[in-house]
Amino acid sequence: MATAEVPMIELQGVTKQFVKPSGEIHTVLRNINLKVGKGEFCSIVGPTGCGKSTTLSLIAGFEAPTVGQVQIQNKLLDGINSRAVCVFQSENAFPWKTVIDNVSLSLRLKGIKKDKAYAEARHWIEKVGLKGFEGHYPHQLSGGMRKRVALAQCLITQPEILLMDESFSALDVHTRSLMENELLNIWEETRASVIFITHDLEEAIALSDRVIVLTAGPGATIKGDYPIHLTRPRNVSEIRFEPGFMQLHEQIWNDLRDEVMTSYAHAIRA
Ligand SMILES: Nc1ncnc2c1ncn2[C@@H]1O[C@H](COP(=O)(O)OP(=O)(O)OP(=O)(O)O)[C@@H](O)[C@H]1O
Repeated sequence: MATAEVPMIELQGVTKQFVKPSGEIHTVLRNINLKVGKGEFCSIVGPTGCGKSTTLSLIAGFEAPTVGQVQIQNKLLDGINSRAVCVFQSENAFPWKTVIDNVSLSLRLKGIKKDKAYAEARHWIEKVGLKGFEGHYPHQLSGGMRKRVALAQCLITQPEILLMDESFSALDVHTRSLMENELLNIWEETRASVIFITHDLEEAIALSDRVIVLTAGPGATIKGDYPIHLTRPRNVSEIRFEPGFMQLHEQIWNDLRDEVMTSYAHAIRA
């Protein structure tokens, strides 16, 4: 992000500790300093268990830092972040409600009249490629379609911050690349700030403006912060064949591989 700009999200000296059932203190993140700009697409990668989801929970306000603070546009985050929504790996549609009722639910809960909420829901259902499925129930949809419902449920709230935790990892490879392209199209229009957690470095590079590499825990820190200057708009299936893509992949993987090996060594010692 440009230095003069007010960051949408800022982690200032954030350390996060949990108390284990044994009473021992487990430091997950140590002294994380991170700024994410308005409309920036930022991915976080790192070895399993290093603290990626914890970082997302801190930005969502589900957890508070043990040391340091999270700021949203220069304001201290204290409690749930009302400017953010989370898209998790699991789906959050109610099985007894149709697609349109699930997607319009958050507006209905805010007291918006059914006609207006339905009109808005139809707009987002079409945007995520589900036009014609408004009256279907979740069990009548494929996994990829349910993921689209989850995305529409989040987007209808027009969040300024979209927090995505391995959101596409359960999808087959074709559906996944369709969803990635649709996410990029929607992001180009809405310009939300996105924090995208993934285990897949190729996915991180294909989607993002920046890729952050976390070290192996405990006490994970930021090891690398890589700007991704690939052209936009992007097609995720094609961008992977650009020479710049391969160079970035090699560079970031060099950093990430060492951390994955460290994490693996910890795991087999434990
Ligand atoms: N509420 C909690 N209480 C205690 N420990 C926790 C809690 N949440 C997370 N942890 C621990 O913090 C560490 C980091 O977990 P986290 O889920 O953030 O990692 P991750 O990088 O997202 O993992 P993965 O890649 O496997 O999804 C783990 O050791 C986990 O057990």
